[in-house]
Amino acid sequence: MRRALVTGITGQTGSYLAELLAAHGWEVHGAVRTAGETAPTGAPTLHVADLARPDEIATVIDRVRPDAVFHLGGLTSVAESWTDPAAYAVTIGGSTASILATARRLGDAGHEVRVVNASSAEVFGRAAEQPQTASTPIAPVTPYGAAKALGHRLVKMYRETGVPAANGILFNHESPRRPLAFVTRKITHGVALIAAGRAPSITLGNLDARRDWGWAPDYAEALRLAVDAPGDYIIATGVSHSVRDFVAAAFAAVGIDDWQQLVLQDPRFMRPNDAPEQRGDPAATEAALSWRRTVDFEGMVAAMVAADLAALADRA
Ligand SMILES: C[C@H]1O[C@H](OP(=O)(O)OP(=O)(O)OC[C@H]2O[C@@H](n3cnc4c(=O)[nH]c(N)nc43)[C@H](O)[C@@H]2O)[C@@H](O)[C@@H](O)C1=O
Repeated sequence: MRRALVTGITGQTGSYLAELLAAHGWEVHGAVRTAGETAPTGAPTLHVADLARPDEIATVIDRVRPDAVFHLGGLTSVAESWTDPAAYAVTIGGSTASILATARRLGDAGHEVRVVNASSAEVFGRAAEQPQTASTPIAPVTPYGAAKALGHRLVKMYRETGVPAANGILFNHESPRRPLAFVTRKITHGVALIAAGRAPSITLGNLDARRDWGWAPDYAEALRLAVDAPGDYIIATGVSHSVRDFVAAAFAAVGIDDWQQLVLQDPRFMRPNDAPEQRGDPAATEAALSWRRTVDFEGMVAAMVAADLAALADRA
């Protein structure tokens, strides 16, 4: 039985990945920031490691001696990274360095540790080329992107020196488990409240930004497959939509076509250097990992709205 250590196991994608790994026969361990966090299905053993103190995750790896570390933990908000860039640099860049150095040390001592790192579309910044591929220049324009770029480069250099490590370059990925701070869940939750007559409107920022939104469980599956094929993988759908398109699709799912007056805009939700479009080319990943997404944009929006409507009905 192979043993996995998943950082970020209580987050959206980490929880799906833990379930998938358990279903594929892995013994799953999770790293959590504080004691008392709840394990998702299939993760019997949790270990406390605050990624803001990168030595703590090294200690946990030494104790667990996993066959693979899936590194999904760390801070995740591009907007918030402008207010605390140092925390982003350390919890993302520092933790990745610590994991790779530990994997190398254990490997040198005869215990191979594979690493799959959650890199991000944000490493490409305001990319000059559409869509982005694994060869698109790394040119982040946000503190979050810069921190992810550090982790991304470290994975490449440790791989070149013998650590079996992969970057999953994750474009935006969504599900009913997405926290409300992200635009998709904010929209589907807001639309459900409006449909239930419990909120008058939704307030958003930049409606013109285009993102390549995929289904989080599909992306967890790509990370699982990457563990046995060290490399850099674009995990995306190849299709981008604007925030406005997402709003329209979410309202359409509850039968509201005339939504313009239900959506307000506030500069509070605008960000510096918001990339106008991020869109990934998944072709190389599909070929190398025999991976294919199973849910398209409309299916994803409909599933998220349905889950938010059901949660409201349960609470009513
Ligand atoms: C790849 C990347 O994906 C995610 O980061 P994100 O793209 O920043 O995600 P988001 O849902 O916060 O923003 C998407 C777009 O939507 C725009 N937008 C408009 N109005 C609001 C609004 O009201 N709230 C938010 N949050 N965004 C808004 C916002 O300006 C941006 O253009 C993380 O998983 C991250 O960890 C990661 O790696």
